[in-house]
Amino acid sequence: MARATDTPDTTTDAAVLRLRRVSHTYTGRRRRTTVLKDIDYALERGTLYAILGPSGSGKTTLLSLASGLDTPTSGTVSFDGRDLKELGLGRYRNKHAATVFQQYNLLTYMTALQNVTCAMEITGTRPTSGSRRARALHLLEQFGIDRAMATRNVLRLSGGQQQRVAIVRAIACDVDILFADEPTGSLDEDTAQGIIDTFRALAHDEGTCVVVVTHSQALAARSDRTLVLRKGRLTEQPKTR
Ligand SMILES: Nc1ncnc2c1ncn2[C@@H]1O[C@H](COP(=O)(O)OP(=O)(O)OP(=O)(O)O)[C@@H](O)[C@H]1O
Repeated sequence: MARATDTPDTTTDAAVLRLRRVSHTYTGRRRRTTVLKDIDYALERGTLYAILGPSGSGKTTLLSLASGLDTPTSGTVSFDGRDLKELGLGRYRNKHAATVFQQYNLLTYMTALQNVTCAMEITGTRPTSGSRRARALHLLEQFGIDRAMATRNVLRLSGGQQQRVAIVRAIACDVDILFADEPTGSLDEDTAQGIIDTFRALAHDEGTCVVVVTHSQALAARSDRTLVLRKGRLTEQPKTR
């Protein structure tokens, strides 16, 4: 079973991503800030994780290391038993992981539809039936982005609509792990619940490992496992239900 403790971790077959003794320090001109300290954790397939923690506790930093955007100052991150550095960060990001960024990071010279189909092409995602375009339009529609909005430049959509496009872009891709940094921040309660339902279905029906950074207790309550980052350490919060 995956654990978040200071003791050595144990390998499990279900582990898709493993962090071993991961520490991370930002070095500025005047001082060094150690944000993560000796984190050992194994993330499993088919599981929805919520990561909670006070502002500035290092949640986004942890996500950037786990999603292959950055490498830890010390320790290793491995996907299916292979160190990301050996696998190649670009290859890992393109083929195995999708990320919903806090600032959306949509390609601003494209339409919503192009953002989604472009990500599907990069990850080599082929729908079981129909074209990528048809699949993308269908998913966008499910998240309230109709054809007129889907074919409009993304900068001409509202913040909440852009956030939904960013979510669709990630869920449209056939990947092993989906990371999402505050994915429901700009959304109303009903839409946020719909996103959580989608994440749960991805984990439970498709076997994806879904990792969501959030300040939302409602989202955390519906996750399978809740992790808390505080003072550089990651601990698992027992489920009360
Ligand atoms: N590139 C950087 N250089 C220096 N310090 C950084 C850098 N990125 C983040 N930090 C610092 O690292 C700490 C953790 O930041 P991080 O963004 O990971 O926290 P967070 O838990 O995601 O915060 P929030 O909930 O507010 O989004 C903060 O003190 C932040 O100022």
